[in-house]
Amino acid sequence: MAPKKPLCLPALLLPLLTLLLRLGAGTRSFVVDRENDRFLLDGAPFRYVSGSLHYFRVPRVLWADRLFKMRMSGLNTVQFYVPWNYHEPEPGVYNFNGSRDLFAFLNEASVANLLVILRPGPYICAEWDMGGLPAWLLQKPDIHLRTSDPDFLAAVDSWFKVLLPRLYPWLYHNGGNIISIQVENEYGSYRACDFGYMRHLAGLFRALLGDRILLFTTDGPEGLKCGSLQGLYTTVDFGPADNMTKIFALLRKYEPRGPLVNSEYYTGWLDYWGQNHSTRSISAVTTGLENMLRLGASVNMYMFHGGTNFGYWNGADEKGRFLPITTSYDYDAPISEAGDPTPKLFALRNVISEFQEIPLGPLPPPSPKMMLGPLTLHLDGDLLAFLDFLCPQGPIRSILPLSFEAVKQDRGFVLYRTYLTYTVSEPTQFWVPNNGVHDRAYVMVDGVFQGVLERNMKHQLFLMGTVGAKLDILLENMGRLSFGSNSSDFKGLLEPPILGQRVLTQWLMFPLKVDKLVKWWFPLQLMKRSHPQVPSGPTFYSTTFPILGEGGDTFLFLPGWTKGQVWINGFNLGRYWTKRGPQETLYVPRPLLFSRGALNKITLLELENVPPQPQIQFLDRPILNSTLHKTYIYSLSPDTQSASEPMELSGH
Ligand SMILES: CCCCNC(=S)N1C[C@H](O)[C@@H](O)[C@@H](O)[C@H]1CO
Repeated sequence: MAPKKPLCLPALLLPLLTLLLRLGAGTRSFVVDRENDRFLLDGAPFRYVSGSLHYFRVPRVLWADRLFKMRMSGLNTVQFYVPWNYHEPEPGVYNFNGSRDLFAFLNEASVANLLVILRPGPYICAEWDMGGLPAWLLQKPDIHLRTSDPDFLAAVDSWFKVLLPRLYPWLYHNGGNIISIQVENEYGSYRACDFGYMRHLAGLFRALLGDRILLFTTDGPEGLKCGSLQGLYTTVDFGPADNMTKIFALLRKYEPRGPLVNSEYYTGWLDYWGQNHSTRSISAVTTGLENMLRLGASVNMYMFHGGTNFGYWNGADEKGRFLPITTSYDYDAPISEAGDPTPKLFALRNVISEFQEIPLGPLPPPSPKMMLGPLTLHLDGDLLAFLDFLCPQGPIRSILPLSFEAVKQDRGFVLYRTYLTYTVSEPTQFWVPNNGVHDRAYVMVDGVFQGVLERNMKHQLFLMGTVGAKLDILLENMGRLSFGSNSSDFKGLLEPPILGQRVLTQWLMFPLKVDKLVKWWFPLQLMKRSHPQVPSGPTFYSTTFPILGEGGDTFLFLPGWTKGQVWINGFNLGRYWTKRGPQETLYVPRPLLFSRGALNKITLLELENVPPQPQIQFLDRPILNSTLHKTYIYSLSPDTQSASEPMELSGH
């Protein structure tokens, strides 16, 4: 069914291509039958039972496995987003290679005999960094995201003129497997409510995809007013605890005829660092699905397989305070983060089997799991010792500190450095006005770790230092707001820090290329300049280890470590935050590891405190729901916006 790899076709060839594809594709069609409130596929009644799987959260080598399991669960369709920032890392630079090869994923879906519901945004939410929008948009600080702002629309048009023509051959009526395409994402939940923007997008999609593809919108019930648009099929999203009858009745005000559609039926939910692990009960999820299928609705289950926020790709929400999403996107989904069928999957499969034929045959068993360790890591050196490797082009100078966007660093870390021009001989208040640490700051004086400042959570430290002392602040971007943000989520030191009564000026900014350094196989410990006896603050640790047998999927456990980043064989596994929880292990897919005795390398960048024994283990099961070690409660004191020290309440 899948067409050959599509060429890069200028839109002027569209009519010719359409003719050729129509001749080749015969009478393939996917349409809304408003007379009978249903979809028609090639003229026959059709209801999709779909599941969400995000290719950008699963290593490419595992795509076929996950899609096969979805098909064997009884699904006939897979739904996924296309994150703009995953494919256009810099303006005009495009990446559709490796785990970013969207077209290879489309082909894998076709091989698995799954139709596709595609959601290219431009905004996708999805607990993904900046909701999929590229951070480089913020290099125009006053840009108005998700509106008719000409600067925003120019970037959107440029991106979609690259992406959408490549998708054209993959449309169902052209011989591909894409049956429908979503415009924007829950736009009705965004404050702007800019119909001009939505009309612009609808016009662009029509111009580049033709007039046959079904275009639709998705909104929560409260968002239908601003999120729906004439000419786009209106769908809703809601979870098992919501009132389906009431919501579908509301939907009927926008779509009086045609099939009822829930585009995001939540099978679980997302996790935030520092909050309890989210779950949704099997009984609630299966009851809701059964009731919808009985109504004849088409349903997409969000998520059917969640996967992982590798690297720095997690997004964040703002609920009174900044809440970064965890590395695991297990989502308590029917297929676990490690790709294993769960009891929830079998229960849903039983429900689906009551309404439509499901493939015969068993689901594959859970993948083999591996335990290993404990392994002792050795100290490579503190991060400052590698500054010339981490920032080979040298620092950017400015009187006041510059944001990540201003120094063109999208994610990860920037080091801010200044030198004291006066002596503070007593512990002196050090803070950043207007909650200006975005998002975490690791503070060193002359290389000695002083402590952490955290957005919304920890606003002050007390420092001492002599004139000329080096003040280093490592700023960590914990992921950009992906939902509901009423302003752009700039990162870095957004205000000049204050020490005592003085504003600190004359800053050096070092954008750090940590991933490049870690990928360098040359042993870091041979490169470091300083040999700190007791490492303090951001520090690299590593070791190598063989896997003697075949190995298997495994879960990296970091007992006693605090917070940091992990790489295995140069692959950025994501963030760990053992001290904050609820996630205490990181999923390690078997394909990342070398077996049969070949050496694997693991590198940690620990940002705070190393355990007395710098050891790690690989477990055969995940820990995603550790009761929170501490509930951090900071009260903002009214005078200086500074917070008191944390009251650490034992979570046990
Ligand atoms: C806590 C608010 C989170 C907002 N996101 C919501 S409601 N969701 C709808 C959104 O469309 C989807 O991308 C996901 O982000 C999903 C939650 O997993």
